[in-house]
Amino acid sequence: MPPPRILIVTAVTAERDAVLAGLERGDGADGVEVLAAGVGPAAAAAATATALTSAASREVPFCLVVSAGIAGGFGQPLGGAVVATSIVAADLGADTPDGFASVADLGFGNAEHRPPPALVRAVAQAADAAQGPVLTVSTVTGTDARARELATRHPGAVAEAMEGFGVAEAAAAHGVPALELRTVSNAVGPRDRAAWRIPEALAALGTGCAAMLPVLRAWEP
Ligand SMILES: O=C(O)c1cccc(C(=O)CC[C@H]2O[C@@H](n3cnc4c(=O)[nH]cnc43)[C@H](O)[C@@H]2O)c1
Repeated sequence: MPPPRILIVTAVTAERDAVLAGLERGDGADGVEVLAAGVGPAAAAAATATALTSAASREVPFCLVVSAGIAGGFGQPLGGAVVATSIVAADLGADTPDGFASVADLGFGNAEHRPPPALVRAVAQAADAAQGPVLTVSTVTGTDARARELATRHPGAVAEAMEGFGVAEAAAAHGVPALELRTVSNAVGPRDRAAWRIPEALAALGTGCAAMLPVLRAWEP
């Protein structure tokens, strides 16, 4: 039987190359496609949906989709890994005098996707990753006030990034489970681009994906 096919979606080519390099150092990338979809949830959703549709039409469907890349961490060490217990659309909704109302609060649909909990636990153990909600935002947080607002609204959040919810929406539309694995390049908070540790986070991303892959290959939904 051919190995289950897995789609890994990154935002930029540096992340894709880091994932591929990590997989090559590990068990190899057999049955895995790694895509650089662009930055933000819209680009991520469009590219993921296109890849899923194309694979299904060629009768080589994907059984699992992973949003992978670097991220801002909430209280996480730089270079550390996180796995999403929920993939949350953190700024999709409406501002109101009583605070933010999510699309779910507004009755317009889903504001989060929950990956299979047992798979999340197994991946977190294999990749030595923290677990918790990972927020998808369209604007990188740049102030303490915004960081506190997000952390208060999403207790236990471990990271914010810009693509997970788009990837998960596309996967859900195809009935395919989605995961999010991130490595921390910076702290969520006051903007300090000089403090971002992108090379370290990219190296950790490759290592994390290599550690995750055997778990995904062994997973039976
Ligand atoms: O420095 C900037 O002004 C800036 C504006 C938009 C995007 C960026 C990125 O470099 C983000 C690229 C990529 O990395 C993920 N990421 C990393 N850290 C964070 C964060 O603290 N908050 C949100 N996203 C983050 C994200 O998924 C992007 O794909 C820089």
